[in-house]
Amino acid sequence: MQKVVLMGFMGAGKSYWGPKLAQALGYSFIDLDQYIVQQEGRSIPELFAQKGEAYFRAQEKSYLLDLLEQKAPLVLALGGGTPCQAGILPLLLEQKGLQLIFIDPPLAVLQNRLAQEAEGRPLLAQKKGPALQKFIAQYWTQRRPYYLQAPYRFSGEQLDELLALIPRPPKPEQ
Ligand SMILES: Nc1ncnc2c1ncn2[C@@H]1O[C@H](COP(=O)(O)OP(=O)(O)O)[C@@H](O)[C@H]1O
Ligand SMILES: O=C(O)C1=C[C@@H](OP(=O)(O)O)[C@@H](O)[C@H](O)C1
Ligand SMILES: [Mg+2]
Repeated sequence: MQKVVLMGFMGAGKSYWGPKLAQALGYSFIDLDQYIVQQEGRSIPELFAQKGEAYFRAQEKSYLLDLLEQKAPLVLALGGGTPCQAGILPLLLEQKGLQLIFIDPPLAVLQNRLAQEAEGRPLLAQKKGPALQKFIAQYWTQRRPYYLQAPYRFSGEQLDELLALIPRPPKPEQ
């Protein structure tokens, strides 16, 4: 397996688990959002505010395609909306040597986390309280059919559970 790609809703833990998984596997780690920020020289909220969501989505797709060309072993954390863009899921599902994992904590966990962290996420930034919770629940329901297409699902609880999803060659006998 040369690439492990993590997807799931905002707050699912893609950026949280990615580095831990990469370290355990001895792979490099790239967070697609951080990569976009580095390449574009602006934060995600700045990109949305100054260039618009359509620009962000175009760049997100283009940088993802570049990263999928890399040959070295890689753990890649997507943004929550990445696999919901036209044409991206089929690419991820078809690429040889790529393990696609859906991180799927309960909705209530996502709502709690995102209530604390709506600020850095432009889709949520202006919303608060019950309106925020309702928006998250609606968006989550809309996006779930995309995420459920991943061949593997991780509850988001234990590194061992995540590691068990990654096929690895057996250790040579001593
Ligand atoms: N299993 C977990 N245990 C504790 N905190 C977590 C866990 N998964 C994610 N978090 C925390 O939840 C927040 C959202 O996680 P993050 O990785 O940024 O989500 P994503 O990248 O999927 O949007 C972060 O503060 C992160 O540290
Ligand atoms: O769900 C989305 O559309 C987005 C999720 C964010 O990433 P996280 O899922 O890491 O928060 C980031 O890409 C951007 O704010 C848009
Ligand atoms: Mg993230």
